[in-house]
Amino acid sequence: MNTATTLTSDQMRALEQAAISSGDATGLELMERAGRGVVEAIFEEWPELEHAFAPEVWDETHEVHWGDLSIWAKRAVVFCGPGNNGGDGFVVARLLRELKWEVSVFFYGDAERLGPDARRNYDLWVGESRCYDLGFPNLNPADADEFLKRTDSLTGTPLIVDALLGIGLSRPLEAFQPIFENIEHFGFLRFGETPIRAPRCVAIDIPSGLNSDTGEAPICDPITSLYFLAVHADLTVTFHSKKIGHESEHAKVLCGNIIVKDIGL
Ligand SMILES: NC(=O)C1=CN([C@@H]2O[C@H](COP(=O)(O)OP(=O)(O)OC[C@H]3O[C@@H](n4cnc5c(N)ncnc54)[C@H](O)[C@@H]3O)[C@@H](O)[C@H]2O)[C@H](O)CC1
Ligand SMILES: [K+]
Repeated sequence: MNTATTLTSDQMRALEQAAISSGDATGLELMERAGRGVVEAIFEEWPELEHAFAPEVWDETHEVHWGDLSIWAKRAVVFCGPGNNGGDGFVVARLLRELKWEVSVFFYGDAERLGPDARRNYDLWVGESRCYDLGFPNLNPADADEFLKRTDSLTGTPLIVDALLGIGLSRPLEAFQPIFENIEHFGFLRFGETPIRAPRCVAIDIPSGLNSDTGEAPICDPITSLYFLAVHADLTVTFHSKKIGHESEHAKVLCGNIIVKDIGL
């Protein structure tokens, strides 16, 4: 793992390609390692989540322990996008499912156009669990009520995983503003005037909407509740080395804590 320097997205892709071409690893192995690294980092950052209630226990009690926001059900919402960042998200969803978490996956993409690694992980997910369709490329949540139910309910869902876009972001995510606003307001419980960030948002590789080469994210129209047209994460888990975009002024607002995970490159 090279934590000293920061890489461009092209340099990162070249490293991944070299590892795959040399036979050191397959793309699928790299994706699995990335997903495992994200789950490891989640429990390193928030050890209390390992002791959250099983969802059925939570539902029976369903008292919101306002005094202790660390008591939550093992519930996660994962947003998966159209590329390999989304593929990482399907790995994370599957690993949390294996740990008996209740995971809701919202997919922004076309399964028929996924690369082989992401498609394999998409298939492993839908083989046993539902995947809610957000509509692609224009957002039109086919399961809109499901989406609102899972993203509006503040109690019991401690974890949001942003696997929409990684180093492949190539243009601003205008269509996503309503989703980002939902993630942002989803994340706050209000105690009087004190907004307390309740669920934790973890971005895979880089917060979606933040450009990994320029470190820029578009600034929203001032009347919206969002400042940047990007996911506002509490934790970002990136791989092998930080990218240039992790060190910018916008990144300081959007990334939260940054953990670098080795994927054997
Ligand atoms: N085996 C591997 O390659 C590994 C990759 N890792 C993860 O992969 C991503 C990079 O994946 P890539 O497919 O190149 O890019 P993205 O997933 O970030 O997205 C590309 C996808 O999205 C479309 N797109 C770009 N901008 C927009 C936009 N504004 N609106 C809509 N759609 C957009 C674009 O056309 C592509 O289809 C990397 O970040 C890692 O998370 C693993 O970590 C290691 C193994
Ligand atoms: K992301």
